[in-house]
Order: sequence, then structure tokens, then C-alpha cells
Amino acid sequence: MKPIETIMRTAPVIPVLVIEDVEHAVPVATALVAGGLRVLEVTLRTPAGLEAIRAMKGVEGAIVGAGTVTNPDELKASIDAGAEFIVSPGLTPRLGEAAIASGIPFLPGTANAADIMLGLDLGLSHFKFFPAATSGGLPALKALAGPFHTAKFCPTGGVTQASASDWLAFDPVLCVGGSWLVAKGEPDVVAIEAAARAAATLAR
Ligand SMILES: O=C(O)C(=O)C[C@H](O)[C@H](O)COP(=O)(O)O
Repeated sequence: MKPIETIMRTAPVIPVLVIEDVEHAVPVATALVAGGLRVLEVTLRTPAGLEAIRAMKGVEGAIVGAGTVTNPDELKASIDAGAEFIVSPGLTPRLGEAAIASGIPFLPGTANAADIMLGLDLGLSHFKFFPAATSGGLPALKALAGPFHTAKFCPTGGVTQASASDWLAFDPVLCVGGSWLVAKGEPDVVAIEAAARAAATLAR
């Protein structure tokens, strides 16, 4: 199994995390792992992102990756911060080639046939489907998975606890991603752990 597939099969949901304050990183990660979600995607949308990756790596059981990686410089900064996998919202040849050369597990965003064909050309087979809900939802992914029947997906963007099971019931979907597990602001670790527990028990 490819390393990215192992990561995608670790839990049914990858929490997409927007960490505003690095002090939140460890409590959020600890609550998510305690609830059963070990694979954590820390977005580089905030200045605290890279520092949060470094901090979360100290949480036992956590597999910490970087999200919102859009170019080779951000890829390098994420790897230097200790990211164990890389997620991007889209796919460019420059980013794809750099990620493959680095050897790090890589989950690039795709929204249509051309994106998937670029990924396949680069030798990739595992993709984020983003933004999942507004790119046509499950019917669109089912249509794309016809011609691209070897590709595996992590739908992200507009996925919720309520809609996750529909996505997960579709065979090429190995996991889903979403930001619903952690509300903005001061982390409520009890609520985060409960949300993680509900997500971790979703059937695939
Ligand atoms: O920041 C990134 O790298 C992204 O690609 C976007 C996120 O994965 C989605 O925005 C999460 O979507 P929601 O669960 O609907 O909030």
C-alpha cells in the first residue's frame, strides 16, 4: 500500500484545522486523537500554521500534515516543520513534481477530469476532491470515478458529519476531510473530543 493510502485509511475523517493561536495546537490535537482521529491536517492559512505542526508532533499518536500547500516554498517549509504528509487545494506541475521529488505522502486537490489527468501523468493516484460539495457533490465524483477507476479520493469542502457517510459509502472514497470538528476561538476540548468520536465511528 502506498504511504498516502495508509494515511487515508487510518481514520474515516481528516480534520482540517485552522489554528489561530499556537497555544491551541496541543489541546486541539490531543482532543482529536483521544476521540480517535489521528490524522490531522493543519492548514497554512494562518501564521501559526507551521508552528502548530511543530507543536502537534509532540502529541502521541498524532499523524500531522500540512494543508493549503500551494507551491514548492510552502512544501519545503512544511517538511522543515515536520509535516508527515502534504495536502493542497489544487495541483500544479511545479508543486506536484516538487512533492514527488521530496518523497512525502501527497494528497493534491482535484475538481475535474483535467486535474486528475495531470495527477495521473505525474504518477499520482490518490487525490483530494475539492471543493467537494460545490464541485457537483457525490454525483460528480461518481461520474469522474468512471473513467478514472483506479483513483482514490478524500472529498473535502462542504462535507459535514451528516453527509460524510454518503461519501464514505462510495468505494473510491477512503476518507473525507472537514473543518467541522473544531469551532473557531478558544478550543472546547470536550466538544472536540465528542465530535472526533462521532466522526471516528463513521462506517466506510
Ligand atoms: O485550506 C485548504 O487547504 C483547503 O483546501 C480547504 C479546506 O480543506 C476546506 O476549506 C475545508 O472545507 P470545510 O470543511 O467546508 O471548511
